[in-house]
Amino acid sequence: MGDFGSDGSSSMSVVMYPWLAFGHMTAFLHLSNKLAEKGHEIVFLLPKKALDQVKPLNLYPNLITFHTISIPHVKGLPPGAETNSDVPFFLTHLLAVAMNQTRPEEETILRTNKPDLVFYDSADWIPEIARPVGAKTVCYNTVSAASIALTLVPAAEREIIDGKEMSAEELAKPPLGYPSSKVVLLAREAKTLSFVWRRHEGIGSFFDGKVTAMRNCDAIAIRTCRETEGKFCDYIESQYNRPVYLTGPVLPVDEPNKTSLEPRWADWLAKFKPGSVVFCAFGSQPVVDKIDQFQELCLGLEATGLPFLVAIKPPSGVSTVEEALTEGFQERVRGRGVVYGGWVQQPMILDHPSVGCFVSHCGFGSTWESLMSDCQMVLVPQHGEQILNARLMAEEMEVAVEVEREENGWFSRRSLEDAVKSVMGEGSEVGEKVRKNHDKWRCVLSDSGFADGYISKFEQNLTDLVKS
Ligand SMILES: O=c1ccn([C@@H]2O[C@H](COP(=O)(O)OP(=O)(O)O[C@H]3OC[C@@H](O)[C@H](O)[C@H]3O)[C@@H](O)[C@H]2O)c(=O)[nH]1
Ligand SMILES: [O-]c1cc(O)cc2[o+]c(-c3ccc(O)cc3)c(O[C@@H]3O[C@H](CO)[C@@H](O)[C@H](O)[C@H]3O)cc12
Repeated sequence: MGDFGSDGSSSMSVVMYPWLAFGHMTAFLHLSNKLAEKGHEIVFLLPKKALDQVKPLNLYPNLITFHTISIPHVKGLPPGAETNSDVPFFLTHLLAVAMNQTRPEEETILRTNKPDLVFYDSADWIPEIARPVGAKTVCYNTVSAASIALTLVPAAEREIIDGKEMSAEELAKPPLGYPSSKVVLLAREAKTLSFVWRRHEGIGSFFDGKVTAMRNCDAIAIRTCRETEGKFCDYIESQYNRPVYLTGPVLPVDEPNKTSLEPRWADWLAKFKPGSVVFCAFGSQPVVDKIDQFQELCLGLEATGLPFLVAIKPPSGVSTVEEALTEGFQERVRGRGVVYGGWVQQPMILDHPSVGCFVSHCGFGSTWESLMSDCQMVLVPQHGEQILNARLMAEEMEVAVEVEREENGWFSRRSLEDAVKSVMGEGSEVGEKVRKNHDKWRCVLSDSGFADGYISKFEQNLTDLVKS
């Protein structure tokens, strides 16, 4: 068991193995930084391909060591696929199969390192291999407590008859005792949840995996805070009868010697008035897969008349974002609008004085980053979990505006234009309301001591767990 307690040192040794998606790896690494700041040692497991992108986020290279894992090829996956970004959504279960095949390598790592704690979210077999080496396990959830409470608790179990798809109404039904009437899905939105209970050969369903992961761990951890999601956390605790530890937002702090924003974006943004640019980003995975919706998004931003920067993966069927743009678009917006298919430094862009509005897909990482920023927020969630994050921000906290959708679930360029104008337009009542509420929340969340208080309590929880 590391040197925890044995020589009076309170340093813990931790192994982290997050789900193979950048949103998850990034969130696990931010938490690793917080634990390393307190002197704990972390071995961080990740696929080779992710290393270059994740490495710069390591603020404690002396305490956080990366260990690359070979992700085997599984029939049906694109050649060389190692992360969720390489895999279309409907093949995600095959990436989970590939991750399961890394179990022997993990076993060797745990036997060699003998950690005090192992953090994981997806690899539900971690408790089975951690227990024999005396390690305690923490199932760390980087998504909202609301999205777990709605679908991934024992009470949300559904009976699937002969593999028949459930109706949208059935999918939308919250489990007994679910604590909110606002953070819910409409029937048509709940269709995106059908993957949760769908069974796949060899690995069962996403629901089975998550419930096993949370049932078998020693403690459940969630990247959230009581102030925003207390009632959902209490519900999860009562469902699993496991302690639920909260880490708070876990965002990277500004380091005095941090790298600066790439000059291409810093120079471009500097051309515009303070608070005038609309920044739009949709996370690390290709989420807008329909080319028409991709085009509506770009055309809607054009129609606002405001300067804009979009960082987004290309939709299905094309390999670059440029190919997906409508004819004449680039010429019309030249000088005030950019659509970029690569990786940008999102937190730094949100921090830039010229940026005044963030159009987001509501990934939970982006949700925290936008709450901490002083940008107005427009929400364009793409699937179940992101829609719930959007409801939390728009309906419960009233800090953002969600784009309106038609009956078929699609948004139009007009509805996006309206949503952006409603938060950016001078004298807009809605804009004033969300700005005021957002300011209040930002004050609470960014108060010195708020995030640190969560991390200190979390560290104490871990210490007690390891000693127990
Ligand atoms: O170009 C980019 C894109 C993204 N990012 C960063 O990457 C992270 C993306 O994480 P998000 O959680 O917002 O979104 P992702 O879509 O990547 O995550 C995934 O896991 C978390 C879930 O809540 C999301 O629904 C799921 O899609 C953010 O920290 C963001 O700042 C960049 O720095 N640059
Ligand atoms: O779409 C989702 C709807 C919902 O109600 C809950 C979740 O939960 C999670 C989740 C992820 C990690 C955890 O530790 C707990 C819960 C979801 O994860 C996303 O699933 C996608 C499909 O497998 C995957 O592509 C993405 O990387 C995950 O973030 C989704 C929902």
